[in-house]
Amino acid sequence: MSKIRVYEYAKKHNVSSKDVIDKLKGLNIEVSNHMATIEDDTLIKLDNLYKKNDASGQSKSQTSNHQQKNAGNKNPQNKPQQQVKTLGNETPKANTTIVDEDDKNTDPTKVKVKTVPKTLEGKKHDKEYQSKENKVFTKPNSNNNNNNNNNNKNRKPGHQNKRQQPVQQVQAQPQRKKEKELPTKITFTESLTVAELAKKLYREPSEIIKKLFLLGVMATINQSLDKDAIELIAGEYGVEVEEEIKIDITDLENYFVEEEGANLVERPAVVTIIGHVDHGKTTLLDSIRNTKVTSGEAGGITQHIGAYQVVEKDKKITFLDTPGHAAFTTMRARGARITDITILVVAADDGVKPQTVEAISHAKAAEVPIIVAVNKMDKEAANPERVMQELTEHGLVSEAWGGETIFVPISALKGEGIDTLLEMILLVAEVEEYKANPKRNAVGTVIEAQLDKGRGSVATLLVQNGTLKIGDPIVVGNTFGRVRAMVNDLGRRVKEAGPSTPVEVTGLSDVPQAGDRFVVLNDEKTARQVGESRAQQAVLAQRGEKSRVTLETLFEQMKQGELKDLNLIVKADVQGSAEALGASLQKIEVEGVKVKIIHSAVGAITESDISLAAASNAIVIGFNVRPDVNAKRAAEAESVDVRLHRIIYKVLEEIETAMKGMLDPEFAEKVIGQAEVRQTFKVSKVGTIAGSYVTDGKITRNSGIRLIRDGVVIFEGAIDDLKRFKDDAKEVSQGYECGITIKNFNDVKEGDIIEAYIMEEVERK
Ligand SMILES: Nc1nc2c(ncn2[C@@H]2O[C@H](COP(=O)(O)OP(=O)(O)OP(=O)(O)O)[C@@H](O)[C@H]2O)c(=O)[nH]1
Repeated sequence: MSKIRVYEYAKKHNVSSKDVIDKLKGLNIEVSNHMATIEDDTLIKLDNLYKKNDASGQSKSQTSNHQQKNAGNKNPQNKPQQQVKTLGNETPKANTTIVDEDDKNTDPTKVKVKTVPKTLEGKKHDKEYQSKENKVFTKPNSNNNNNNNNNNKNRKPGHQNKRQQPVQQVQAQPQRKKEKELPTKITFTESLTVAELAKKLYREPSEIIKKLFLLGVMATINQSLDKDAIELIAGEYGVEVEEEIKIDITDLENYFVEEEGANLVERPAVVTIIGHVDHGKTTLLDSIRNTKVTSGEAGGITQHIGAYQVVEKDKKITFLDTPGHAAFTTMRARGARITDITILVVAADDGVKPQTVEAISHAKAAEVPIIVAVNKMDKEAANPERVMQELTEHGLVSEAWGGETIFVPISALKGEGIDTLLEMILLVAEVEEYKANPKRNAVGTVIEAQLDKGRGSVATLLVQNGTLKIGDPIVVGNTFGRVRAMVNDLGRRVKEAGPSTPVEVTGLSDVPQAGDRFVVLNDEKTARQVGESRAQQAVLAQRGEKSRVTLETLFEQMKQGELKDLNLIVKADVQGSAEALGASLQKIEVEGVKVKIIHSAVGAITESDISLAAASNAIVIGFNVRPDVNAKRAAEAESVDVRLHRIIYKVLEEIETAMKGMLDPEFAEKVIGQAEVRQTFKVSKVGTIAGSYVTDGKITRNSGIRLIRDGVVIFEGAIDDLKRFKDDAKEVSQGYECGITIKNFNDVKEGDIIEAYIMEEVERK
């Protein structure tokens, strides 16, 4: 009667389904896929094949198992049918029948056929169902053994203990026929609910719940399953699982992926100059630029765009023209890693100063290699030895002294030592092998940006990977646009900018901030979408930072001197009440705070009232009017406090009380119901489930509970899980049964009383 399927067989023998299919082919038996069933005579042939292959003898025991199964199925006493009968309140339907066989039940007498009613209504049925479930769970091993002993003398002893093994399914042909074939593969992102997984597997959710239950996991239809659980269940069906990682397209970080491969080519090093005030950072930057840029690129008019490139020995080096480690650190704080090498300038006549030390710490934190430029060597007081000595204390030991830090003596003013410094930069670059892929869409960082009267938003971008082209749809920080024009550091218009190149671009819809990331996207529509959504997120985040005034926080803010005016928006049903209310509110006198009505009008509370309130940190008072749907939603999103009243003096009282700081809500306990524990079930991972009967009132999911035994409160806490059969229940009323698990408490006993209560806010007198 029951046939084993290819994948089940494969699983039993710990081989792949493909292997089994191949073997079957070898026996001249064509099967379509892993779901195909294996005929009895074929099974014996297969068993023989695997017996030969399997020296461990495991296959042997499997063989005998199959044989038992077949024998059992011929047995007129066979249990499955009996059990269908005992559960037979309903006629078994194909889609409501679960046929289970755990590993023990390679013995046919252990095969369970159970009908799970679609709607679990009716108390009588309930009990039966619950107790059956319980039986499955606590089915003792010994029982199992007895049956085994009857049928199976050569069964391996270790076999019975394979309880942890996934439960196998035996297919009861008549019931299974209607089921859709299993998919070969399912995909998911993050997680799936039981219902979603069931749908993907073309199976009933109850079947999935059942499987989880047998694996020791209590789940409801809407419960989310994590990757492990999904894989476990899919594995049960022999279905492959693939997790799809969802990428948030608005997170620009996701575009900054490091790549490997043939497209990577060498790119110029990006260098930042740091050091103490007046040690010569600007002079050095100018010196490098003047000696290298103008000489190399005749005719170019240097443009200060925040960064520039020089050529040394046919290789480019990019310098960030923003001296001072503050800029460097700001960028880093904004998550931008743009510097490859840092030049620490130390004046030879002045030595290590506080800002030198600070600069070292920043460079080290950024894990950027440091080259020390010992400047002002032309000065008489220059003492490079001292600089070297002092830097040793900060972990920068010169190569001359056996360390690893490159020291270059220079005079930025006289342009001496600049070539050596540049050579050293190239040397470090060579060792570090900075690479990028010029063939991809450009990504990078904003070096600086401003609003230009004639050109609009102007931003200097450092391309860090890819090539930026005119016309590229681009998202920059929280703004977006299309690259209209690009100008390089020599003031020349360019059409393209490759890796490590700084360019000034126009065409953005707004001015980004230094340190913002930019990414080029494939089309303008997406760029707009990402840009706008980022702008919106930024606005929300910014608003979130400023906490809103609510009546509860009012006093706190007043105490901290944060609030001088209490801004109110008054909406009322008629002009008269709006005016009267406004006038009365303004008369409230509380020290240190003044009521200010910023808007007063007739009509329902609208979305624009809420945005006004949000922008001016106001509380909205509705007098005989209510917020419309959009306003409600907006108020929630913006956390705007909306107070609705029908009596003027109540409004005044509330505002005054709040202003006086007495608006702590008062709560009182209210008992809402009682349940009697009639049966307890211990479930691993879940704890003890108290099978209870609600004797009075109701038990709600979020109520507090007291466990009373012989009139004594044993435990006080909260409900962890409230279930009506297998489903989560919000509340269960008098006269109904339910399963209750208590948070952090498992010592529930039959006869215990569970008292449920809620905390109710009470009106102040
Ligand atoms: N003699 C001599 N003076 C130099 C040298 N380098 C810079 N100076 C002078 O030192 C002073 C400060 O130089 P800057 O380049 O402005 O120093 P900085 O580190 O950029 O200073 P801040 O921008 O204030 O942080 C200026 O008067 C320079 O002319 C040098 O190599 N030799």
